[in-house]
Amino acid sequence: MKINGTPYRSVWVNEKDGWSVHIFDQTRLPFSLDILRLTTQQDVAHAISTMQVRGAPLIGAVAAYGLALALRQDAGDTAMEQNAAMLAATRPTAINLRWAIERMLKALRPVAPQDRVAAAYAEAGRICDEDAAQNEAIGRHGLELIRALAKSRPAGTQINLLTHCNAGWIATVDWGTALAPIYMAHDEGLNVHVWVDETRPRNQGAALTAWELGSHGVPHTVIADNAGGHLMQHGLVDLVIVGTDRVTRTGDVANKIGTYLKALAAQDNNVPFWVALPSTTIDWTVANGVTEIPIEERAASEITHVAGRDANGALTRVQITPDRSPAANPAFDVTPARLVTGLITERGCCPATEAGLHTLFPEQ
Ligand SMILES: CSC[C@H]1O[C@H](OP(=O)(O)O)[C@H](O)[C@@H]1O
Repeated sequence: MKINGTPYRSVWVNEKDGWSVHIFDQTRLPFSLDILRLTTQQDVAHAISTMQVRGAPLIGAVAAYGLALALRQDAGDTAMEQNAAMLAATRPTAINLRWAIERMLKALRPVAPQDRVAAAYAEAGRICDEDAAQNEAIGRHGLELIRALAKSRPAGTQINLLTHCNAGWIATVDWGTALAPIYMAHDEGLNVHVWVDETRPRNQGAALTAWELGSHGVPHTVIADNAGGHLMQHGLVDLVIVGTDRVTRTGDVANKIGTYLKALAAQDNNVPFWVALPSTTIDWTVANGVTEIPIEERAASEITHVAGRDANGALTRVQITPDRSPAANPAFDVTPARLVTGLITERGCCPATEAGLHTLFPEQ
């Protein structure tokens, strides 16, 4: 997507040296657009675990380059397996991370060590190109849902969407998943407006989704996470579209904490609740998301403190809880398939069911 007219992806190989990897430091957005240069697998692991880079498809793509960086140091079998395991362990919930590492290993194990670095950069590049193309396709399929809503209303009526967390282009290699249909609807002139859940505790919605939509000129309003149900009760939400970090073969959806509550409110108010995902986010080995998907527990400090810009323009963190109050920080929850209207994938839309997924992915 474009930033001030310049096209960017969320990860790219440094064009000057041909091997280091560039990402945006998402912990400094929306107030500062900082490009980080990653030169080792440790840099990549740190960027993923501290969420300088985040978003299910993107952490997979960046981890793929992390393995390429590791191979520059040691392309032997033992080191490759150890570094792959280290990168895969940086975050537990998004299946894309494990998928990308397993895909890289499958491609690299048959390759002679002396040829592995070049092969790794090529495979990581393919992962990135495929993600961008899949997300653009998700955009086209999700656009049909928004077009259908627009046709069901008087011409020009505002279509109000709600999204949770950030599943935009900065959470993927390009285009995004939940936001891709919204960008396309806006670009073709549909009157869309987005309610943006702030998404405590790290505020990916307030900081990243609002930044993305504002940069693209998409009308939006940031709201407290707890406001969505009220807006739905008053008919102010026509459609919910969220991203996901892992979907089971039965359609259960792991996503940022708070998604489940939004899905409950949507069902109670008959608001369509759609989940956008590339097939790299489907975990075909898991049936019951609530009992089988590992939920990342992050630091209590993400609850007790909040990041932002102070009156002097400096980025800072302030404490918002008493010194001695404990905090718990599950970073994801699982929305059962029964609460999901449907899934938007690169191959089209389907019900959130095993049969629905198999109509689109019969090879699985
Ligand atoms: C397009 S996947 C985005 C997905 O990933 C986010 O998690 P995090 O910010 O912790 O990486 C969130 O669950 C989004 O829906």
